[in-house]
Amino acid sequence: MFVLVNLKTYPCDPVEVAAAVRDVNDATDARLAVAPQAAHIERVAETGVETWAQHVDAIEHGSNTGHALAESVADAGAVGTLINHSERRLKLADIDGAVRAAKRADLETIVCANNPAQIGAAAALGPDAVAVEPPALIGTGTPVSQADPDVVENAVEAAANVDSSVSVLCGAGISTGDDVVAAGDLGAEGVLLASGVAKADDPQSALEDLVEPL
Ligand SMILES: O=C(CO)COP(=O)(O)O
Repeated sequence: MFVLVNLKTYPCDPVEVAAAVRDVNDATDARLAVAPQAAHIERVAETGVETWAQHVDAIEHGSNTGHALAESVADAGAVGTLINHSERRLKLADIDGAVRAAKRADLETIVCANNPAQIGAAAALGPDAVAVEPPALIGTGTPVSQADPDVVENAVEAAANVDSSVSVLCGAGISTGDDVVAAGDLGAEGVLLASGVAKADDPQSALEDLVEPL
């Protein structure tokens, strides 16, 4: 399973969490990575952890004030990027452009979507993976894999109907190893999670618990 820890803009120490993700990754068969804010990518990547961006824009070098250029994110040390997270929604044309920009910079891509219908559309854009995250469950501690298993199964089916090479992840409310196992049982190849680690008093022990059954 792939476990991607999204730090959002939580007030955690990104380097401390990154070091914990790195250490737990080294002690498990699961693949762990972290997605810090853009301003923290370089410091996080220096820990040696697999580092992802939370967003890139559908732009090239040029006059794009305030945008996130895929090449700059990659230069800072990211190896992949989320696109269209529920908290950073894009228009369809911009999702398409962001996937192309990320590919141009050799970044792995996960396009997020709210529901299985959107997952099908996202898979058609040719990302490496898609992630279904029902917004109503994000940050609640109620895991999508247990509260709404149909949404995960239907997302897996929707992506497979469009392009069977696109992996499916799920996220929202995931905080325990049982939640991750349940996601895998529903056909997800990984999970996105945030508050369960970024808001934990002890992120390292939260991560250890999370990967323990994997
Ligand atoms: O949005 C998420 C990951 O990208 C999920 O957030 P929570 O794990 O806090 O529900």
